[in-house]
Amino acid sequence: MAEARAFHTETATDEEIAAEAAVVGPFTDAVRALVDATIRSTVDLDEIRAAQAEIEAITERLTKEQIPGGYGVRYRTDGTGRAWGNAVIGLRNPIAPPLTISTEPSGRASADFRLGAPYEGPPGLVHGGVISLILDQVLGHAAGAGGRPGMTGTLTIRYRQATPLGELRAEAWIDRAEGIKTWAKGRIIGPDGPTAEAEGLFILPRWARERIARGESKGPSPKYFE
Ligand SMILES: CCCCCCCCCCCC(=O)SCCNC(=O)CCNC(=O)[C@H](O)C(C)(C)COP(=O)(O)OP(=O)(O)OC[C@H]1O[C@@H](n2cnc3c(N)ncnc32)[C@H](O)[C@@H]1OP(=O)(O)O
Repeated sequence: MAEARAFHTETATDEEIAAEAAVVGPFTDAVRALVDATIRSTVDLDEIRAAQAEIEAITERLTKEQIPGGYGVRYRTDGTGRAWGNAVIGLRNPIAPPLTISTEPSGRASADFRLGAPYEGPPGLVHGGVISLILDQVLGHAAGAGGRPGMTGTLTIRYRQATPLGELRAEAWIDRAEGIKTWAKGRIIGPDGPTAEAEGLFILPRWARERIARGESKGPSPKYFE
C-alpha cells in the first residue's frame, strides 16, 4: 500500500543526521529565498534570462542523483522520525514556510512562523488553501503528540477575518477521542487576533491498524512527527 511504503526505517546515526541537517537546512533556506526573489525581483528581463540559465544548470547538477518519488518519513527505533519532504515542516522542502512545531504529550501543538510573498492569495493576505494546509499539519501534530496519530478524514475551516502576510501563530489541541478517531481543534492567530479556526477528524488508517494487529508495529507513538 502506498501510504505504508512511504514510511521507511531509518539507518542513519544521530551524528550523520545532524551533519546532513547542518548542510541541507541552509541549502533549503537559500532555495526558499530564491522562490521569494522570483516573485519580488525587479531586475530587467536579460538578468532574468541569465539567472534562469544558472538555475537550470544547478537543477541539472542536483538531479544527477536522486531518489524516486517523495522523501517519505524515515522512522527510528525510538519512534522519532524525519519528515524532511513535508510541505509544512520539511527541512528539505523550500515550499514549506517552514514551521517548527512544539508539542505537549497532553495533545497540544503550537508554532510561531512567518508567511511571506510565496503564500499570498488576496493582495497582502494569506491564501485560504495555505491556511488550511498549515492547520491540517498543526492539528495532525496535536493528535500525534497525544499518542493518537492519524490521517485527516475531515477538516473544516472557519475563516473569521483575513490573515495578513507576516508573523503568525498556530495552535491546536485534541478536543475528544473515540477508538481510532481523534477530533482536534485549532486556530491561526494574526496581529489582530484569531483569523481562522479549524476542526479536524484524524483516523488511524486501516493499514496502520493491521500492522499493529500483526505485531509489526508497536502502535502509535507520541513522537510520530519528530
Ligand atoms: C499512522 C498515521 C500517520 C500519520 C502521518 C501524519 C502526517 C501528518 C500530515 C497532516 C495530515 C494529512 O495531511 S493526511 C493527508 C490527507 N488525508 C488523506 O489523504 C486521507 C485519505 N483517506 C484515507 O486514507 C482513509 O479514507 C482514512 C484513513 C481517512 C480512513 O480509511 P480506513 O482506515 O480504511 O477507514 P474505514 O476502516 O473504512 O473506517 C473507519 C471509521 O472511520 C470512518 N471514516 C472513514 N473515512 C472517513 C472520513 N473521511 N471522514 C469521516 N469518517 C471516516 C468510517 O465511517 C468508520 O467509522 P465507524 O463505522 O468505525 O464509526
